[in-house]
Order: sequence, then structure tokens, then C-alpha cells
Amino acid sequence: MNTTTSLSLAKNTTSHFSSPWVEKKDKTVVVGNHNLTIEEVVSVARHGVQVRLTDNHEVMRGVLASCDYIQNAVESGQPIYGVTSGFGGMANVVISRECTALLQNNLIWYHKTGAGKRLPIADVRAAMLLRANSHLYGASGIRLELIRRMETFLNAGVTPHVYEFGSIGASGDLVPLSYITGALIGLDSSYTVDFNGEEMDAPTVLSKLSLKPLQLLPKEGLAMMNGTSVMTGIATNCLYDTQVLLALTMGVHALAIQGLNGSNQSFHPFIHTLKPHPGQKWAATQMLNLLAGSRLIREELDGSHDYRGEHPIQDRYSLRCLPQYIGPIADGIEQIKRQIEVEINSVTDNPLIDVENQASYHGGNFLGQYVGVGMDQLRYYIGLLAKHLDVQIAYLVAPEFNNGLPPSLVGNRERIVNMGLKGLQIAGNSIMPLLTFYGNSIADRFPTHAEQYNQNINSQGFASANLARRSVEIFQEYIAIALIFGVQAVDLRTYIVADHYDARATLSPATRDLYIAVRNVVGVPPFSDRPYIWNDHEQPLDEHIAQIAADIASGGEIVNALKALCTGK
Ligand SMILES: N[C@@H](Cc1ccc([N+](=O)[O-])cc1)C(=O)O
Repeated sequence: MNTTTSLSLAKNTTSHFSSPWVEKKDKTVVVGNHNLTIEEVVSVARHGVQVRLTDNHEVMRGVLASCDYIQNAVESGQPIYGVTSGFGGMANVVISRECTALLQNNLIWYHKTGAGKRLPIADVRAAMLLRANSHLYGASGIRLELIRRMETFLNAGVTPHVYEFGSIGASGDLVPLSYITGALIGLDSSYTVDFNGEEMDAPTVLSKLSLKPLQLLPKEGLAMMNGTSVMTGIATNCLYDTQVLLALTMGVHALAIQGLNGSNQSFHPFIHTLKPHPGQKWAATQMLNLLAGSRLIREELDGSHDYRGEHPIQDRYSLRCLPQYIGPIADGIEQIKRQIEVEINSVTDNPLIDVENQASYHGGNFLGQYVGVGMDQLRYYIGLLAKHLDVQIAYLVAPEFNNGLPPSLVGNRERIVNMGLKGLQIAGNSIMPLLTFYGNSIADRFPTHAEQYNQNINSQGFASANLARRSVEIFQEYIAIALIFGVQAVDLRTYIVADHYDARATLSPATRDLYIAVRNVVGVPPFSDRPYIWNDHEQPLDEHIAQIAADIASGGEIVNALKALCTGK
């Protein structure tokens, strides 16, 4: 078995994400100490960071003792759900000792009902890591040999094919996890995997890893499948990406405020200590940092304010109320993060074995409601962020409100046939409603008759997480569009303030890095004699959107430009 085979995830991954701020050092992630972080999961899922099962003796002893407990229970004919009984709504069926192993292998087969597209590799990798972590609490009655197979698969770059439909998030992710289990044990050649970019059947990949097909023992199939690991893996990746997108949203607003010649007074700490929600205070502080040193804003932290001709004496709400609007979103994302961290470090299985007291308990830790509700909320927050950006873009393009910028941010006004960013705004307008639509909940829409009325309450957590992945992908495109508006606006404002178009000379230091990163990524360096976009026929904006979105998705230059400011809220 070669667990050190180097991975080439970049070339074969079907994931649309890459990790932005995860430390990409060659650190091994140790599993089983009950303290996995979101960043560690992402580093394994996306960057092929190696994993190692803990060598903590207590942990290992617990795993062995839980297996012994099951063996004794089978031998003594104890009635235990899913060990000596049938499953779900057929749990009244008594399973004889002779049939207990067959029961587990059969469980995998009849859940071979996945449908739709394959999940991204990064999500399945996260799922395997979390399943192994769950089992190492020693409450599941599953052999170390089987847990080690997940370590081996992860380190060798073997990723089972899992499908996007099949889980109601009630008994955890029975169907998706059955595909992982079938591949781990080499149940049949119809279970297939991605092996560093090559498609292969499970028995073949096992032989390449010098592993033999495994027969499941009592409880093992159930222990593998009865949990939230797939939806939680997806949710972890989505949550991580959303934190980055929140930071980028702040960066876009900081560009827009400078483009609009907005005031920094509304971010004064005096205001926010009088309404001290953590998210609101965070947003105000971030905005002050993002705007510090700018030549394009109204510097009014000293409390000054002047009449502004025909314009109102204070900024409109999308600027002035930014901390109050973004605050609850930032707080909400923090709350989801805490819940996902607990879910990551949980035993999501049933029945659970208490080796110390030689007892087992029938319960429902496999129910993915925290993930279902959390991912519903995540998509809702993304929709709210998009709505705010859409308003800011509208503000930038309207000459009635934008404090002297050209209509639709036209670059070359000498050329009459020049419509500026009109088409770009329309493209953005086509995306924002989708994002608020994706903000609809799914946890409250469930099939009431699921599985003979056994799973009659269910989370839809897997569907919710899959929708969240899509929402994140769409939001990445939307932020790309918003960044183009921000960069063009600050160039045009620079011309008003400094008589040239090179905004590097006028922007705050914090947003200068972001501005330069965008210009680098689209391959249009700053000029002093023209803004980013000059004539309509000179700029392939669709290519620019794609380049920026790809950079964001891969955690590139644009994301790194905001790293110092927006981590560690
Ligand atoms: N999550 C279920 C496990 C389970 C339910 C249903 C089924 N099934 O096959 O319907 C299988 C397994 C429990 O522990 O009660």
C-alpha cells in the first residue's frame, strides 16, 4: 500500500473551488483528536494535504472496545437496531446471528440508487475525512482496518464517485455514503472511483493499493452510512468560500464608496459602540480600515459635514447603513461556522456504543438539521449580500446620484457611441435575482411519508448543501462583475480628483492591492490617460468576468489582496 502517492488534484478535480487562505504547507492533518477545523478539512479536501489517524492509545482502545461490544451482542443474541434487526421502518424484523454480516453487505446494495451528476472531488474527500473522524470516537463498532481505508484513499488520491441526488438528510446521507462504502470495500466493479484523474472500478483500485476486498462485519455498513458526513463536507467547503466572498464583498463596497466620493463618517466607532452588535462593529471597523488613507472619499471622521449642493447632506443608505445591513449577515455566517465546526467533530451514527458502561443507545445523531438549516441560511445571506451589491452598482451608474461620474461609467465621453457598462449591469441584474431565489429554504419542504414513515422528519441537509455550492459558484461570478464596476468607478473618480486615471495614486492602501490584483488578472494595467474601460469595442468584458471569477474560485491574487484585512474577524 502506498499512502504517499503524490496527488494531482489540480488537474483532475471536478471541484469548482479552490482554497483561498488555507495554509498550503505540507502539514499532515491528524484525525481522531476531536478537534478538526474547517481550514484543516478544506486543506485535505482541496489541496491534497495528507492525513494520519491519531496514535492516541485511548482512541484506538475505544475503537476496538466498540467492535468487541458488537461482537458480544451478536453472540449473545441481544436485540440491537441494525445489528440484529432490520432497518428503518422494517426494524421489527429479527436478524439471526448467521445473517448479521449479510445484513450489512446487503445494506450497501439496496442504497445504490444515486442519481444525477457526480459530486466534486473536494466534497467527497471532505466527506471521507469526516466519516473517519466520526468513527474514531469509538462509539460506532467499526474496525480500524475499515477506518484506515479512508486514510489510505485520501492520501493516495482515490475518490469514490458519489451522486448529487439520493439523500433526504434524515438517516444522514445513506445513499451517498453507500457509494463511499462500496468503493472502500471493493464490493463490486460497478462502484467506481477517481484515482488521481483516472476513472477506475473499486476492486481494481484496491489491488493497486495492495488491499483486498473486505466483507463488512455486523454494524459496519450501518456505521459507514448512518451519518451527515457528505452534507457536512459540502457545507464545510461552502462555508469557507462564503467567508472569502464576504471579505470580497467588503472590498467591492470600499471601491464603490471611493468611486462615489462617499463619507467615512458613518463608520465612526462612536456610532457602533452605541449599537454594539459584533457583526455591525466588525463591518464598520473593516470599512474604516479599507478606506483609510484614501484621497477619493470625504474624510469626515472629525464630525464635519457640509452642504452638498443639490445632493443630500448625508450619504444614501447603501453607504451610510452598510454596517447595520452587513452586520447580521456577518454574525449569521459566524453562527453557521460554529455549528458546522461542532458537526465536523461529532459522532453522526446510530446506535451509539458506550464502551465504558457496556451499553448502546438508540438515537438520531444522523439527522442533518444543523446542516440543512445552516446551508439554507448561508444561501439566504448570499442573496442579501448580492442585493446590496446590486444597489451599489445602480448607484454608481446613475448620473442623478453618483456625484459626477459619467452615466453607466462611460470611459471615453468624446465618443458619442459609447455606452459604458450598461451591458455589464444587465448581466449583474440577471444574476442577483437568482441568488435571492437560491436564498429560499428547503429544510422546511420535506416528504412526510419518507421510508415507511420511519424518516418522517428529515432535514434535506444534503440538498441544502448542494444548493449552497451552486449559490457560491454563482456569487463568484457576481462578485467578478461587481469588481469591474468598482475598478472603473475609482479610475473615473481619480480623474475628477487628480486629473488622471491611475487610481493607484488615490486609493486607500488596502484597496490599492485589490485594484492592482484585478487589473493584473484581466491583463489591463493601470494607465494615467485612460480608465480601465475606455471604448465599448475594446473590452471583452465576458472574458474579464471569467478571469476574475476563476481567480476568486481558485483563491488567487484577488483573494490574497484582502487577506490581511478580512481574516480573523
Ligand atoms: N438512520 C437510521 C438507519 C437506517 C434507516 C433506514 C434504512 N433503510 O434502509 O431504510 C437504513 C438505515 C437509524 O439509525 O435509525
